[in-house]
Amino acid sequence: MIKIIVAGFKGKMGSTATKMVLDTPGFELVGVLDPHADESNLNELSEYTEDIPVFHRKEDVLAETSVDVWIDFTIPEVAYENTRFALENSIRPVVGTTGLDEEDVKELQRLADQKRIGGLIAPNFAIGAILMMQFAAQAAKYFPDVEIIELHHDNKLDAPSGTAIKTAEMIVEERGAHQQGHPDEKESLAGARGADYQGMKIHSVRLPGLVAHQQVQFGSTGEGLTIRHDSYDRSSFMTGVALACTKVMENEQLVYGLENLL
Ligand SMILES: NC(=O)C1=CN([C@@H]2O[C@H](COP(=O)(O)OP(=O)(O)OC[C@H]3O[C@@H](n4cnc5c(N)ncnc54)[C@H](OP(=O)(O)O)[C@@H]3O)[C@@H](O)[C@H]2O)C=CC1
Ligand SMILES: O=C(O)C1=N[C@H](C(=O)O)C[C@H](O)C1
Repeated sequence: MIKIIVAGFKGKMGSTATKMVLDTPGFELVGVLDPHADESNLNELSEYTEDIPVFHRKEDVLAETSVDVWIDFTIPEVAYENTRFALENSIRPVVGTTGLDEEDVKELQRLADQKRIGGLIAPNFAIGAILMMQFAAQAAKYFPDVEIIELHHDNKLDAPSGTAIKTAEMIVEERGAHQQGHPDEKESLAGARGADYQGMKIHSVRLPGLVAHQQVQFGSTGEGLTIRHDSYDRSSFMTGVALACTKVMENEQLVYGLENLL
């Protein structure tokens, strides 16, 4: 049995992950964490019958039980400290929380190397999103002019999305930095052209009704190519989360991107 804790269990992703862990043979949910939760047991919530402790401080996780995997769907401000804590205590992190910067990821990877603990930081767990990023990187070899439009629900805290940043990084690996648009273009309204990543523009849309969507739009002489992925439901991420919980048990590195475990 792989013993798992879910941090952020009351959130949209954390609650979906909690149910996935409870429903997956070979996984054992040994606790859930949220410092603001009123409950001390999961079964105090109407949607659960299982007797699972609710932790309010991450340190209590260690005192009460042994844990193999730490699933994290919290908020950008706490994900770094949570992941560090997991690694320091030989718990394998599976982090979906976005908003960690490049230096945070590198720092955590160094710590994982020292501790020889495997784990994953994945901006997106949906298999279709991984393919979208890989197809986009492939297309960028032939279509260097590209803009990313990511569209999310209006409760999202970070912009641009972790997926958009990862997509841009993968595109730049293929095509390098590249000036796009007119060299003398001017914004008459600040932000009109979006964020800039090595010459590539990233646009973030936030609207009620959306879940998680991204369009990678390429343009070239007389033709265009659009690669789009849509998560209509948060269940789209769960195959990837479940796979990661199993795979991190076998590796000794903290990898960035689910594609590294597929
Ligand atoms: N990698 C992927 O595939 C995906 C990643 N995400 C990312 O996952 C993260 C969560 O998204 P989502 O579920 O929509 O957000 P929610 O706001 O619904 O959930 C976040 C939860 O984290 C809780 N929380 C806050 N601080 C702590 C803490 N110190 N310890 C434990 N829990 C804490 C919050 O509780 P409270 O409200 O009580 O403060 C809240 O319940 C985001 O960063 C998002 O970008 C989302 C979808 C897919
Ligand atoms: O906040 C979300 O909802 C999502 N966040 C991740 C991101 O920032 O890329 C993954 C997915 O897009 C949903």
